[in-house]
This record gives sequence, C-alpha cells and structure tokens, in this order.
Amino acid sequence: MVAMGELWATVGSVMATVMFVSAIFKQYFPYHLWHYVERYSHKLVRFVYPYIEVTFDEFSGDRLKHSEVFSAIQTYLSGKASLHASRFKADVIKDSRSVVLSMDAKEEVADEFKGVKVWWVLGKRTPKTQSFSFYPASEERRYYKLTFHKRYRELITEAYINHVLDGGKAITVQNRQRKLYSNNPSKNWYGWRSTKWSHVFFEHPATFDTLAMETKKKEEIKKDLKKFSEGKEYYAKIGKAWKRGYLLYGPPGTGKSTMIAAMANFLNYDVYDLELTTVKNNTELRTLLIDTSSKAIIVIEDIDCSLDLTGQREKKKEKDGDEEEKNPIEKKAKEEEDSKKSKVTLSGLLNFIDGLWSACGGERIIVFTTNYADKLDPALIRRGRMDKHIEMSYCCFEAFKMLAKNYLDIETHEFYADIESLLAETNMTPADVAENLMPKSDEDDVETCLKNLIEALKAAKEEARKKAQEEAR
Ligand SMILES: Nc1ncnc2c1ncn2[C@@H]1O[C@H](COP(=O)(O)OP(=O)(O)OP(=O)(O)O)[C@@H](O)[C@H]1O
Ligand SMILES: [Mg+2]
Repeated sequence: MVAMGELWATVGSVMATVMFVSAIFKQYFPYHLWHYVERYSHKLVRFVYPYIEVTFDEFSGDRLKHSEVFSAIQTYLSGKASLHASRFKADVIKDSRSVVLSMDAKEEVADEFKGVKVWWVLGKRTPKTQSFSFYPASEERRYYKLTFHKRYRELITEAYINHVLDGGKAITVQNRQRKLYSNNPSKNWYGWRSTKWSHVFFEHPATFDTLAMETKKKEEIKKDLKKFSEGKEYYAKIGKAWKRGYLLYGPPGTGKSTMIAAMANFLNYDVYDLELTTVKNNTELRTLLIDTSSKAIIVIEDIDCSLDLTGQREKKKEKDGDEEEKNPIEKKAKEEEDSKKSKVTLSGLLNFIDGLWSACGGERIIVFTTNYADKLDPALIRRGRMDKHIEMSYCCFEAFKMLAKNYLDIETHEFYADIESLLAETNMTPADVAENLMPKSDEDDVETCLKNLIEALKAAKEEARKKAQEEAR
C-alpha cells in the first residue's frame, strides 16, 4: 500500500517536472500553438496519472492563524499513524500523563473509507521569499496532501473529508484537558486591566458515582444534563439560547460544590468560577460572560452572600448617608471603600443570565449555589432563569450506602439497621458521614469506622434533643 503511494508520488513528481519544463518552453512558443500543447499535455497527465491530490495547509489565510482543518486532520491521522507509520513525532497531552503519536514529515499513511483507499503525506515547504522574520522556524509551512483516485472524487471530497474532520474534532474533545477558570480582580497592581480569566487544569475527581444522593434523583439530573448537551437542534427549534440554569441549595456540606465537579466531569465541560464581589460593575460582568467558551459551566457559589441582591442596597445607602454627613473625614474613607465594592446589580445579573448577550457561544450551564434558597430574590431564581432547582439534603440511608461502598468497599453490614434508624431520626450532612467513615489510622477496620459513625450519630441526636428542649423552655 505504501509502495503504491510512493510509486504514484514519483509519477506525480515526474509530471510536475514535465509541467515545469514546459512552462519554460512556453516563452519561446507562439501563443496559438502553445494553447494546443498545453491542452494535450494536461490530458496526457490526467490519463497517465489518474489520481487527484488535495493539500491542506497548516496556516490559513493570514499565516497567523492555525488552520482548524489541519489540526483536525493531524488528530485524526494520529490514530492511523500509530498503526502504519514507522517514524513518529510524540506530543504530550493531559498533564504529561499520555502521549499522542503523530506522523513525521514525509511519512505516508494509508486510510480506507467505504472500501476506497486514500493516502496521506505530511509535507513541508519553505517559501522562497527573502522577507525578514523574527520567527525563522515559523517560515517552514507544513501541509497534508491527500491522494485518491479520480473515480471517487465526490465520495472523498464530500463524505470522507467530513468524516476525517468530525473524527479529528471528536478525538480533540476527548483528549481535551479541561480548565477551571476564575475571574481576576478588575485591575492588577500596575493599575492596568489584567486578563479577565485565569485558569488552572480542572482535576476534581468527583463523579456521579462517588456522589452520595438518592439514585432516582441522581439519575434524573444525569438525564437532564445529557438531554441538554445533546439538545442543540431542540433549542434552535424552540428559539431558545442553548443554556440551562441550575440552583443547588442546601446546608453546608451536603455536596453542592461536589455536584458541580461531578457535572463538569460528566459533561466534559470547563468550569468558570465567578467571584461576583470582585466584579466592578455590570459592564465588566458582561465582558466576562462574552469571554467564556462554549461547553462550560459558569458557577456563582453562595449567591446569597455574593452581593446584596435583595433590593436592600439603596435603602442602606440612604441610611449610611445620614451618618456620613456628620463626619466628613470618615465620609471620604467610606467613599473610597465603597468605590472598591462591586456595583453589580440584580438587573445586571439577570441580564447576565438571560439577556441578549447570554446567547453568545452557546452550550453553557449556569449554576448558583446557596445555603438559603428562600433568601434570594424570586426574579433571580424563577423557572426559565434557574430551570432546575435541586435540593441537596442531609444524608439519607441510600446516600450512606453509597458512601460506605466508596469509602469502605462494603455493600452491607450487621450495623446497617442501626445506622438506618439513626439517620432517619438525625440530620447529618454527607460531609460529616464521610468524615466518620474515613479510617483515622492503619488499625481502623470497617467495624471501627461504622462504630465511629454510630457514636457520632447518637451524639448528634442527643444534641438535637437538648436544643429542642431548651427552645421549648
Ligand atoms: N453528597 C455527597 N457525596 C459525596 N461526598 C460528599 C457529599 N456531600 C459532601 N461530600 C463530601 O464533603 C465535602 C464537602 O462537600 P461540598 O464542598 O460539596 O459541600 P457544599 O454543599 O458545597 O458546602 P458549602 O455550602 O459549605 O459550600 C466534600 O469534599 C465531599 O468529599
Ligand atoms: Mg460549596
């Protein structure tokens, strides 16, 4: 197969030389005669060399932009190259833990599509311009050359090339190292605007398998997320921006942040952790939104604490104003402090969630978390903005069984009946249950851990009883 490709490549080069030589002769031929020579020489080339060649350059148009098509082909061929080629170039991905092999220059890789054979070669050319460049290495331009029989022109130029591009993009998404972004304060200490988001690699290990909650609820959320991520056409059909809002509410330690990590891992999305208090105003909030990518979860944690979004801001200001008039020095200091505070308003935030700009980019999930859902302005969490409200509750027996399976590798135990009845009578968060299930030393076995949990549950029950008694008095 390789030899075949090489043979035709040689024939191709001979033909190219013939064309080149004839181009030189062109100057010495009368025009009307040359016209015939050219026509017949092309016919001859097509007859002898029945193959079509298509090249895909590494840089598109302005040379500064990497061609997405070239990258997709490169990724697609990396799998094929590992099977056929003998010289590779290795690239490290996924935080140095895996290596992708791609074909080296001049190496040929054959592929087959619907029974039709095609050949790919990675080539390099150096432009013969004398222009000065700061980046000498970038002068070298790489390209992929695809060769196939002209009989299959339609199949290859349409179906096969689409197949390669889709395949390449799918592999890129799979290998993508996801990122966790956080918004930077609006100015850095030089006084000029710094970049809007900074990121680290997202490596939270939480998944829906490790998340303890009732199976029915968990499956419902997974189904909802899957439907959303596959709903591009549906959202377009109903004329809605492709985004979905989730409100996660519940006491501290019930797994709200863990759930966000599980969602991101489930969907393979990036996470943008938005700290609202450092956003200066509504305009900056919008700029941040525009700068988020698609396939992302935008998170605003503890929304009730982030800003005064309950409409109380104006009243407070008026009250403060009375005091400040009496004390001009303090007034200046207060003004300075106020200027540093976020001026994001409720309407700015609502606009962020479902204003016209919110549709830019698409495929985005917005998650709010709060410990007190009833403290929030109803406008902020009405359906349509926050489409799904999920209560993260205290640990139930079903959630406990999941934690025990994950932490202790057990499905059942003679203590389970006691634990079930204690959990039904006591409120304990999954975070506390998990903490008790963790062995504290090498000597701690399953039984010790479960006993620790039972003791903690009994203590919590006793405490709750005393508290209720005191309140009744
Ligand atoms: N439902 C759960 N399933 C598995 N682990 C959990 C769960 N809830 C809590 N945990 C464990 O408890 C720790 C704290 O949970 P997490 O940070 O998700 O709580 P939270 O609801 O976000 O709390 P807060 O309101 O204080 O932000 C996590 O590291 C996780 O290990
Ligand atoms: Mg949290």
